[in-house]
Amino acid sequence: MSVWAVIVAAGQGTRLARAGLSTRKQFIPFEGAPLFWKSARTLARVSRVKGLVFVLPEAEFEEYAAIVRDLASRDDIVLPCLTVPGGERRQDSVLNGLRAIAETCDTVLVHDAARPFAGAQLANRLIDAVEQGDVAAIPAISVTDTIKRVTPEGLVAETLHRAELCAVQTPQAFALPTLIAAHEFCNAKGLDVTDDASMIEAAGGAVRVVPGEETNIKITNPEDLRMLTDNAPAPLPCVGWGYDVHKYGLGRPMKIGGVPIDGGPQVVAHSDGDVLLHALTDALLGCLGKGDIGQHFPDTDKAFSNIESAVLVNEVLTMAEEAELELCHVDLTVIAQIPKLSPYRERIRDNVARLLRIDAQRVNFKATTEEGLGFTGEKLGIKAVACVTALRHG
Ligand SMILES: Nc1ccn([C@@H]2O[C@H](COP(=O)(O)OP(=O)(O)OP(=O)(O)O)[C@@H](O)[C@H]2O)c(=O)n1
Ligand SMILES: C[C@](O)(CO)[C@H](O)COP(=O)(O)O
Repeated sequence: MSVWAVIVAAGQGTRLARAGLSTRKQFIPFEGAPLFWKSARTLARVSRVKGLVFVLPEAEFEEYAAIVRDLASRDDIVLPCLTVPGGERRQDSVLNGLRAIAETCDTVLVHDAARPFAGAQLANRLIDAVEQGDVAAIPAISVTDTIKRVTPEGLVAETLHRAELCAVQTPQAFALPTLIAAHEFCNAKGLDVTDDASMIEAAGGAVRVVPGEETNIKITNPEDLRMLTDNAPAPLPCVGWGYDVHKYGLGRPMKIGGVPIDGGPQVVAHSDGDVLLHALTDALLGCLGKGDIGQHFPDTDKAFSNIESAVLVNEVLTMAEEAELELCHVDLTVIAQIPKLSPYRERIRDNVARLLRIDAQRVNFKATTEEGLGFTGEKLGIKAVACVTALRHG
């Protein structure tokens, strides 16, 4: 069995356009990409899906095809991704997608780009049904309203028997040759349908129904847009840890957290030697997953000779902003036998908070000795550790 998925994204979104939305709904930004891409990410995770076809608006086809190529490479999607132009009606768009893979596979999932929340498990249930011999399988959920057939004059013609009714969704899975034949049959008869299973029904085939997902709504009307914000992913909590050491010796006047320490020993350094801001910079880079201070600001580069460490912190903060990292809390410790840092505690905390542009309540500063042990105990140098907690929104 070889399965591909066709994602139809060539609609006009007229119902939302009427309500004032200027972007077609399938291209609204969502989780850092156009909305249709959410379905691509989900279907690419289904191991039995071997390729994706995107059906895109004909008028701007080249532009959207380039976007698909770009997103696929950015997300490292290794599946083949084909792009084809859509047609006038949904069924025309689907058929264009099916024809593009007619020679490539035997089973297809047809999915609306306007249903971004369909899950990978649902796709698997549908593929299972076709694997077990059904020519068509669709997801459905029970209807909770009473459904009536109404005449053009606005009178009830009939109340339908609710226990027999269900609302159907996509993806819908099919034996590909059967679906193409059903499309051709319906087109020859001039039938307009709203889903692909209807084609199989019209051509006399059986359609298996599997449980759908309540959350798998189709973004259709303005109220549905709220689902996009309600379903925004929770930010990712992360922790970064940093550590730095400087030797005492002829070099730079001591600064801790950007605060000059009067009468403190000088430190040997390429930069200004602010051990605390270096540990902090490494902790920020840790949250970002972007290596360490030496990679970004090498001590062999003249540009960083005697550079103020606050500048380095600021550069990493810019990277943090780009990655939508929200700082939560910073815990800092300096380990040194000399100098005594308690008189500077508040100034250091306040200056670090200022540099990080966060409230001073979210910064904690501590200083300790190592009881005369080791290189700090022997007053040969100083070390600092920093722990940053943050939320990644990007
Ligand atoms: N000619 C068309 C019409 C629809 N679709 C796609 O089919 C799915 C379901 O259609 P619908 O929700 O009706 O989207 P639109 O047709 O864009 O919406 P509207 O009816 O409000 O214009 C959507 O992903 C839509 O992009 C398509 O590819 N080609
Ligand atoms: C295919 C579908 O999503 C199943 O519910 C639906 O029929 C699409 O209908 P639309 O008129 O294109 O919105």
